[in-house]
Amino acid sequence: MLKETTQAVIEVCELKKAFADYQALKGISFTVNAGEILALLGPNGAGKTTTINCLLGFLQPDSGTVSIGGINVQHDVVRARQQLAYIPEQVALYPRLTGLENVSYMSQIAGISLSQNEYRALLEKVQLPAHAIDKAISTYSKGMRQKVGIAIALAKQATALILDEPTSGLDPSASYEFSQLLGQLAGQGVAILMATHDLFRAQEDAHSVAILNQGQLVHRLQGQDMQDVQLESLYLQHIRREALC
Ligand SMILES: Nc1ncnc2c1ncn2[C@@H]1O[C@H](COP(=O)(O)OP(=O)(O)OP(=O)(O)O)[C@@H](O)[C@H]1O
Repeated sequence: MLKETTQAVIEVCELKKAFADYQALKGISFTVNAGEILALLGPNGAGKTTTINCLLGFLQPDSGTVSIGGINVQHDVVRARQQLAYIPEQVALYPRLTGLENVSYMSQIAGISLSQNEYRALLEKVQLPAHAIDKAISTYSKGMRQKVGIAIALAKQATALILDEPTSGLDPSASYEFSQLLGQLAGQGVAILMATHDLFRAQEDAHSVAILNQGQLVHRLQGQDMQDVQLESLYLQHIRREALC
């Protein structure tokens, strides 16, 4: 269940972005509230990663605004990023360092200073197998690296979490475990934006859905409507309709 709150943490307003003469985003708007998991869906090239890159401050919008926790990313990218954790499809970690050393080092870079025991407790909380905590990341599976990414987000006490294709390449049980962790984070009030092609996990885990196609937000679904919908047929209906236009 989505926590009863309407506090927008991630805000995208009339966002436009072009690459040369190709309009990748044509003025999209949506918000993600505290405690909400929003699944950003859309076919290849729809503009999901471009949206995320604008939110992370890696790309400058041509017009419109993006903000995290009320901070306009273009105006103050450092403060905006302090509130944010990002888990890309391949979590970038130091392969020779252990899981524990990675969480500790990445947190320190973000200005967080916890004890080794506290970092260890975070890795235990995300259910990284105990035998792996002190092993090099190069020996980890993708699901284990994802868990380290979540532990870093917990250490940062991020209010917003952005994920790009988090479950791609995970086996069904790793995918389920990961979605449980996302549910726990949302339960603690974190606003979660997840770009994904995984319609099954979106249907199971998300409180709301935004479907992007060719740089436009073609459908937004939230609240009770989420429970009543068959997401795959809704998705296909929208994508096919756009293809025919
Ligand atoms: N740096 C770039 N230069 C030129 N075109 C780009 C650039 N980045 C993205 N694009 C184009 O913008 C459009 C949107 O790309 P984007 O990566 O945001 O899509 P996506 O929805 O994330 O797709 P996928 O599901 O394949 O990851 C695509 O047509 C892509 O080719």
